[in-house]
Amino acid sequence: MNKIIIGQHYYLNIYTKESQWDRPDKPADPSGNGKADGPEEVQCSHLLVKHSGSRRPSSWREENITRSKEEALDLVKCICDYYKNIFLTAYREQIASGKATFAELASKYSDCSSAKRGGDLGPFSRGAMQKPFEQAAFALKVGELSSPVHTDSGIHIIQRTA
Ligand SMILES: Cn1nc(-c2ccccc2)cc1C(=O)N[C@H](Cc1nc2ccccc2[nH]1)C(=O)O
Repeated sequence: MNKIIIGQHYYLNIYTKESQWDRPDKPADPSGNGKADGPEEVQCSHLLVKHSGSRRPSSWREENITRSKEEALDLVKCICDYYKNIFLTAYREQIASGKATFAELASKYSDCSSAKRGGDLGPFSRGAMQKPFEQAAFALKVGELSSPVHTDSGIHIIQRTA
């Protein structure tokens, strides 16, 4: 916990709203880049596999989802390996063909209604999604794929697209 010293000046970065006792060694960046808490907004696609314990164990693919959480995790890992394998081995062809493999997999296998958009959730800020999903999404670099992420909806693979 920083000590408060009465009468001592501190320095406030008016762009990132961060304060510090030591005199800054360079001018503040007006764009606010380099914020301690990362980007304001990200865009992600995701592939969701629901299970019997999901918040809404039903989807466009299956009216009544009965697979167990363990079966859902196995499925997510299998799709993840399949995607990474295709992505790594056919990387050059994919770039050349512009084929969006993740979007194709999400549109086939995701239990989220965003499947009809290849899993694209659009841009979102913090506070919009369930916490485990938000934390994983904001920790990704653009283009990066998450490990399996568990939320009340089921198990997700997330790809940050912007
Ligand atoms: C958050 N969200 N966006 C869409 C969406 C976005 C674009 C186009 C169509 C649907 C669907 C949803 C949604 O909550 N879907 C739920 C499943 C789900 N739960 C989520 C939790 C976190 C992030 C995405 C998630 N998707 C459902 O279909 O049962």
